[in-house]
Amino acid sequence: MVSDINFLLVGNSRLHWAKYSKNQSKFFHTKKEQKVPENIDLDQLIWASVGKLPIFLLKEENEIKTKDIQLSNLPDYFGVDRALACLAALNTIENPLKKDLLIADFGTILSITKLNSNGSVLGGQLIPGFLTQLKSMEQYTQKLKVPKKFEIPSKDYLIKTEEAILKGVINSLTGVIKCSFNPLKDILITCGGDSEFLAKSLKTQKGNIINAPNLVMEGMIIHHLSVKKLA
Ligand SMILES: Nc1ncnc2c1ncn2[C@@H]1O[C@H](COP(=O)(O)OP(=O)(O)OP(=O)(O)O)[C@@H](O)[C@H]1O
Ligand SMILES: CC(C)(CO)[C@@H](O)C(=O)NCCC(=O)O
Repeated sequence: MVSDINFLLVGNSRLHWAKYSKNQSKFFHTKKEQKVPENIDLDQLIWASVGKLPIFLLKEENEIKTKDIQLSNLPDYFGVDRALACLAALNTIENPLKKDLLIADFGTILSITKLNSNGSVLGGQLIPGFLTQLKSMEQYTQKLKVPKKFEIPSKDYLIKTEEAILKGVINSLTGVIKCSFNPLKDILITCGGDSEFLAKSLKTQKGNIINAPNLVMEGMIIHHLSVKKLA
């Protein structure tokens, strides 16, 4: 039996951790500069990365790479986070009508990845994420600043600059989902750092939406356990 395994996904902005023990998983997140959390044995840590590696040393032999993930039509250059999210969705989402799975990972980048019910990757779209959009508006203009509070205005047209920025960015993220998601053909699964925050705005859209904030980490666990079983 496999027990007490720790997992790390190095994201673009943050570190995402999972502690797996006795069929139960706990998830938490830390900043890149933070030191290794307590009770994590780096020699045993299973990890994957899409971002700049942290300062502590990760063992090469414990890395999960995109090419290790058994899905058809998955290019090696796809981010391992996208591959793991696909694997988790395929293995955990009930799909009796054999719909396509549309995964929206609201992270530093909003990655949209679609796969069919046989696990064949169909492709996707990549969009700057919530904070990335806000920061770039500040960086490339004289007068726009990242808002201090993230309260989403209910009105469509806003007078205050901060509110207009927030509404525009939220609409760009929910709008791209609206363009891609056909509830008759797809199951939409949302994950990533902003998925819970955006869930309210997405709920007004028709169709069943499943929020699984830690989908990528679930994929790491599923992959690791299946490899162990085969060994
Ligand atoms: N405590 C937090 N610190 C930083 N970002 C947070 C926090 N909580 C939620 N977020 C949101 O998470 C988003 C980034 O998502 P996430 O942390 O999943 O990114 P990442 O995994 O580093 O990025 P990617 O998945 O694109 O590699 C930001 O847009 C931010 O609004
Ligand atoms: C798209 C991101 C940044 C999302 O985290 C990551 O999956 C990545 O760096 N991907 C590589 C390119 C690709 O997936 O096509």
